[in-house]
Amino acid sequence: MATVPIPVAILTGFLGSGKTTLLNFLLKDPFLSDAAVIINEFGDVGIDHLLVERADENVIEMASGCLCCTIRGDLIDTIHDLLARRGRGEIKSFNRIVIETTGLADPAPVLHAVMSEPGLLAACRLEGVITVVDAFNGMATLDAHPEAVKQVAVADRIVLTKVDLLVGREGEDMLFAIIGRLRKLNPAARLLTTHRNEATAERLFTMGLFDPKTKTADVQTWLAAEAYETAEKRGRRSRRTHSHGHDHDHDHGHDHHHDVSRHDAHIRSFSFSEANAISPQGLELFLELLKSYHGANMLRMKGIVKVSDDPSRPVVLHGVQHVFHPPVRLPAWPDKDERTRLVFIVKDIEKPMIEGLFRAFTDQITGGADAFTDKTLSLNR
Ligand SMILES: Nc1nc2c(ncn2[C@@H]2O[C@H](COP(=O)(O)OP(=O)(O)OP(=O)(O)O)[C@@H](O)[C@H]2O)c(=O)[nH]1
Repeated sequence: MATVPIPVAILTGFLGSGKTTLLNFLLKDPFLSDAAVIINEFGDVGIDHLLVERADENVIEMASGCLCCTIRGDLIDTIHDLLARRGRGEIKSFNRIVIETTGLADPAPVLHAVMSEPGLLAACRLEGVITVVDAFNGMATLDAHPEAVKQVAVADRIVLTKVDLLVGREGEDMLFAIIGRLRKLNPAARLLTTHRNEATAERLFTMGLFDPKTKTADVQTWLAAEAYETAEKRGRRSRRTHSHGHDHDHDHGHDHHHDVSRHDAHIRSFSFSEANAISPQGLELFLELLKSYHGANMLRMKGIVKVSDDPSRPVVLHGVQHVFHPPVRLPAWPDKDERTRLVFIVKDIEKPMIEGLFRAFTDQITGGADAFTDKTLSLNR
């Protein structure tokens, strides 16, 4: 019997940004009534010493309904265990897993666990990343902590908390400044605030490739390629303005470049499209080169690719650093645009390098490889 993979969402955000507050709010929503929750935190103690002292303490909580349990072990063991107990009917069945990461965590290893652990691949698929940002302290946090920048860069959804603390003209300026900065770091992530309960479970958790309402691939929303294009244009305009001797990037009058820290300056986002198909071997090689040369600096990559062995059934790619979700073959192109579209958020990598690498393969139509068999592409069916 074919099993439907369970979507796994990662809730991340810096220490004290408001993850638990948001989670408590979200778990009251019937949309998440059948969610299992893994809370990976170190407790309400001081910041600096706790990671080392209590790094092996994982509190795992099934917060939906009445069940509550604490299990030791790493994330993979925990998910395996949850799935096994669900299979045996020992716990209330769940249709989604939400993992709240610790505030200091680099989210990449958590994503990798879900995306590449062989034992989990058949059972789970990464739904996406929700990153919580404190609107009041966010600027300072992003300035001081590269992990916080990375949390924003890998997000599919960004939730701004503590907007209620931003009052008056100064508060408004702070809000515009943080929004401008988040948009620059990650132009495609949908940005919601907890103010007036805007960040509902449904808005946050419908971020995967497949639209749960229509059950079809919602690639346009998922890729949000046009957001990258707009950001690129804005970046080019800004660089031109700077080269003419002005010292501000006036994006709606609020995006002042002195707000941007040295961490952000290394992060860029871009997209490109290509009408020619790539051969299966070419794609495989492109991904290998991408992983081995740029893996650590490729924060997030998504794409829909025309492959020459079956150009009418595109392949969906999804990567975080050097780890890629197994490619998924769609039954058909989800919209009229039948070109390869790739989007990237990277650190210290220039667009021409990646684009040139990809285009180097698009002329090679050799075909015949079985790199993307139905077995490896069956994940999201
Ligand atoms: N004013 C205000 N306070 C908030 C809001 N969201 C969270 N807080 C407060 O911020 C503090 C930290 O919130 P938590 O939800 O514990 O944050 P967290 O990200 O889970 O924190 P860690 O687990 O330590 O990483 C608490 O005192 C919350 O009450 C908000 O929107 N407005």
